[in-house]
Amino acid sequence: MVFLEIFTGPRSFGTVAWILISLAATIFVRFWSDNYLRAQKLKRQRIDVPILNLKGNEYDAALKAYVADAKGLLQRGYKEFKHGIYQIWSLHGFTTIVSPDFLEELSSLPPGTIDFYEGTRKRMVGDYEWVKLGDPLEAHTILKDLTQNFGSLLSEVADEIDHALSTELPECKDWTPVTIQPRILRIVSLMTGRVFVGPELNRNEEWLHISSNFMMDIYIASNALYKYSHFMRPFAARFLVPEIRKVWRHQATAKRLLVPIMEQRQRDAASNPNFKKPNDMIQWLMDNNAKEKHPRSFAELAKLHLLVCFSALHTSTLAMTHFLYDLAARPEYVEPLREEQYAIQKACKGIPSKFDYNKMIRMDSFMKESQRLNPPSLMTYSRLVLTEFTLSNGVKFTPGTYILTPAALVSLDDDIWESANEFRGFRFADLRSRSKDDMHKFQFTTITPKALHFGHGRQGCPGRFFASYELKAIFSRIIETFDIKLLDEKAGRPTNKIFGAAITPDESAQLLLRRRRAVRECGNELRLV
Ligand code: HEM
Repeated sequence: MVFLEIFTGPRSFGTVAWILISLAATIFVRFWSDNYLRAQKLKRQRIDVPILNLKGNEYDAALKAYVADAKGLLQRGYKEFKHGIYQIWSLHGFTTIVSPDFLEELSSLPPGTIDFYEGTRKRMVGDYEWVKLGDPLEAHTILKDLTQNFGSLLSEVADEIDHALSTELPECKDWTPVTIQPRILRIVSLMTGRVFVGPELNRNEEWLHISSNFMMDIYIASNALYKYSHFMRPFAARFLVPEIRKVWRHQATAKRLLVPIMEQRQRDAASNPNFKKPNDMIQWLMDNNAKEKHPRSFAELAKLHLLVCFSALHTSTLAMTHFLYDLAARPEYVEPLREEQYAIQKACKGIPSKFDYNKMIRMDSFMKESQRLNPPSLMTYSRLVLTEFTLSNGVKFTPGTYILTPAALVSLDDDIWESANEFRGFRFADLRSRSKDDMHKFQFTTITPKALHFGHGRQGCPGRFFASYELKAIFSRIIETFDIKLLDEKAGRPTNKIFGAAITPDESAQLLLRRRRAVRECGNELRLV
C-alpha cells in the first residue's frame, strides 16, 4: 500500500524522481567501487619478484606494450631471467613467469596447492562463472577410456577420414587453391566426432556446428564480457553480451541432441541383457559418471561432452594446419614421409594399428618440429596458486598468484636446441636414433621442461596421445592422396598471427592441392596407378 501511495499520491512525481536518482546514485557508487576494488585486487602484489613492463603506476601503458608485442616482452624476460622468476602486467593483471627450471618442483607440490582449472577460469571466464570449464571427469575419461579404446576404433576412423577428404576438399584434379584451416576443422570434427558421438550423430550438421564453434565462441564471449565490470557481469552476461547467449544456445543444443541418446542407452542397458554398449565418448562419460559419488545429470554430461570438444578440436586443427603449411613450404620432406608411410602400410597390409603409428618416426618428428616452431601459445602451464608455498630459491608464492611458463621461448633457445630457429623436420627422429633411452625422450607426446606445448605435470594435456594418433592418421592420408605446394612460393610459408600470448596460423591462407592417382599394392610395392 505504501509503495502504491508513493506512485499515486500527490507528491508522486517528485518522490519517484527522488527514488530514481537515489537508485542511479547507488548503482553508480556500487559500479565505481566494484571497479575500483577489482582494479586494486588485480594490482595487489602477491609475490616479491621484479616486474618487467610496469613503470610506476602506468598500468595502461604496460598493458598496451603487452598486447602489442607479448613475444618481444617475453624474449626480454627470457634473456634477463632465463633461470629465474619475474612478473609482467598482462590482460589478467600481474602474471608470474616461472622458468621451466622450477616446473618439476612446482609439479610435485601436493594436489590443491596450484591448480590448472582455477588458472583457466581466471584467464578465460573471469570471476563470474558464466560457463563451467574444467571437470576432472573429462581428463580422466580422455586419459583412460579414449586413449585405451582408440586402437579398436581405427578402421572406423579411417573410413571417416576417407569420407571427410572426399566431401570436405574439392576434387583437385589439377592444382587447386584451398583455404586450409576451415577445411581441416571440418575434417578433424568429423573424424573426432566418429569417436566422440559415433556414426549416429557425427555427420549431423547441427552437432558439427556446435562442436566445432564452441571453443571460438567461448573466446569471443569471454573477451566481450571482460569489457564489463565485475559488478555488471551477471547482468551483462544475460542481457548485453549476445555472444554469451550463443554459447548457452550451443549447450542447449548439445543437451537436445545428446540427452535422448543417453536416456535410450540407459533404457536399453536396463531392459536388454544382451545390450552391447557403444564404444564412444558418450558411453565412457556415462559409465564413469555412474561410478561417481554424486553423478551428474545427463544434461550436465551433455555440457561436459561439449567441453571435451572444446579441448580437442581447435588444438588439433591448428596443429594440422601448421603441419601442412610447413610441408608446403618444404617440399623436400614429402617423399621421405611418403616412403615411411608406404613401408608401414605395406607391412601392416591394411589399416595401421596404434603400434604401426608409433613406428612413424619421421612423421612424429616432423609434427614435433612444426609444433616447436608454431606452438598454440607463447606460454603454457597456466596455474593459480591456492595455498602458500616457498620454492627452493626462496621465492614465496601466496594464494592468487597467477603462473605461466614461457614455453615458446624455451623452444627457440639455442642452448637447448641446435640452430633453434631453423626448421629441421627430422631433428627429433635423429635425436631418437641416438640410443634406446632417447627413443622415448623426443616423441611428439613427450612432455619435459624443454618441450612444454602440451603443458607439464599432473594436469598436462591428457588428450595428447589421441591427438598424436589422429593427426598421424589424417596427415598420412592427406600426403598419400594429395600433392601440396604453396600458392605463392615467393611469399613463403603463411605467416602466423599473435594476439596476446595466442599464436594461430593464418586462417585465410590457401595452399595448392592436387589429387594424386590411387595407390595400389603391386607385388611387393605400393604404386600409383
Ligand atoms: C595438438 C593438439 C593439442 C595441444 C597442443 C594441446 C595442448 C594442451 C595444453 C597446453 C594443455 C594445458 C596443460 C597444462 O597446463 O599442463 C592442455 C590441456 C588439456 N587438453 Fe590438450 N592439447 C591438444 C589436444 C587435445 C585433445 C585432442 C584433447 C581431447 C581429446 C585434449 C584435452 C585436454 C584437456 C581435457 C585438458 C585439460 C587437462 C585437465 O583437465 O587436467 N587436448 N592441452
